[in-house]
Amino acid sequence: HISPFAQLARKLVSIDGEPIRVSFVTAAGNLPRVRAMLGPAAAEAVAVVPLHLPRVPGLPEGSASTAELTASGAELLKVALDGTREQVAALLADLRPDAALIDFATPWVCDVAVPLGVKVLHLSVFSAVAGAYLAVPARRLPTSAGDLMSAPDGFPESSVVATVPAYQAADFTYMFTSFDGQPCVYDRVAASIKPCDAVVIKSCMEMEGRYISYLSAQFGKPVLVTGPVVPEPPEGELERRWASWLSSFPENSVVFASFGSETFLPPAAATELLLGLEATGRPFLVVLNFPKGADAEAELRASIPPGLEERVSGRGEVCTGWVQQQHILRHRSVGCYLNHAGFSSAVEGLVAGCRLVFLPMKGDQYLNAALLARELHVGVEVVRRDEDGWFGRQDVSDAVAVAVADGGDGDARNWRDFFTNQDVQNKFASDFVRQLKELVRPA
Ligand SMILES: C[C@@H]1O[C@H](OP(=O)(O)OP(=O)(O)OC[C@H]2O[C@@H](n3ccc(=O)[nH]c3=O)[C@H](O)[C@@H]2O)[C@H](O)[C@H](O)[C@H]1O
Repeated sequence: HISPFAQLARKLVSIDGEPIRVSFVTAAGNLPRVRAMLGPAAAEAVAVVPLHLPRVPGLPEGSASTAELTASGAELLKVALDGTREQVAALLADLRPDAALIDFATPWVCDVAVPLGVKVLHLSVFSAVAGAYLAVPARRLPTSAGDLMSAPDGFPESSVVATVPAYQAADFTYMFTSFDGQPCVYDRVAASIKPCDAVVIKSCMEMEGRYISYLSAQFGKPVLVTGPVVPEPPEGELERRWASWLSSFPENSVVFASFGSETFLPPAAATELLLGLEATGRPFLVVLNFPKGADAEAELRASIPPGLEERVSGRGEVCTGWVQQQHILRHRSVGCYLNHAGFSSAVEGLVAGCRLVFLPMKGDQYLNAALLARELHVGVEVVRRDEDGWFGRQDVSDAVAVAVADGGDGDARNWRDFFTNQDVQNKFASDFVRQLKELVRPA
């Protein structure tokens, strides 16, 4: 969640006109990561303020982000954040900002900000369609997997996600599950939005207009849009290993597959993916990652089907760890990007000119994939079995074949032009700032 906040901070400090002062408040251990995401120019302009998390039994000392924690550790991190309330109150009293933009895990910021006259906005890190399906008041509790198969009351008619298959609904139950008596994610989101003055979404009416309007009606408050986050061209160069490997293939021939920062394929799914890519006959580069604490190299070996490496030697590579995703996507040999439908990854692939194939693995990714493939027509979903989400190698190779076929880019070209149009992006930024100013200092 750091990345969308850092992207918005960058946008706010780089806008022409009356300067906006931004303080980025986060757990102390995140400071290097936040500064890196802000980039050199914005890191100068934005004050990055550390919060000192209290000790919570079971939470490793120095923990700051879910990226380095197990699933239960991530729950404890929320408890630790709750313990920073006094620090946040003191900070707000000192800084007296016009507005505080908050994430879902700290709904109590409203309690301390409102008495100080500080407007509070909930910045959603999710797409509007995901928020609309899962997080609105009409999604009445208690919620079972069966309830979650259909959209909440009043949901935009004829939406492609009016219903979802059972395996997706089963995954959504996480949002409604309380761990150790702590509020569940839905409760925290609802508690965070309810007292806020507005919701902020990093999307736009052109892409998600009806979901944005539904969110606004459901919460009874304005939804401000920042515009979709479009990546800036990456700095530096692609490392030699991948640059020279990719350069050995014809233009647009390679399929690149990766699944963002926190999405892991179970071994059986990884096996089908790899066999499916083998069956495409194309060169491919796959990045597989594994949960914290796992022996990544051992897990990687276990995911690769016997004999595959010999059969695809020279044209198929499987690796683990962090890669220069944007550089790879922009390499002339890479023509197809199979991904988890994380919004940033999908937009990066689209802007780089890749055909997109979606293999979402959890939560919002399912809804993003449906929106991108079936409403915006910018990619193809891998066909899955409704009950358990199983997919086979043939489903993977079929999806790639459809995506790379002549005419398989659907409306991608139009959306790419829209995303990369600087005038459009500038207007999103200036409209957002204008609305923010109107909210904090009404005429
Ligand atoms: C709200 C959360 O967003 C998440 O996004 P996640 O980080 O997985 O993926 P992206 O939005 O694609 O973002 C990932 C970002 O990391 C970059 N990157 C990633 C891996 C790598 O090896 N190298 C890179 O440069 C990539 O270029 C992109 O900018 C998920 O949807 C999740 O379900 C949702 O809760």
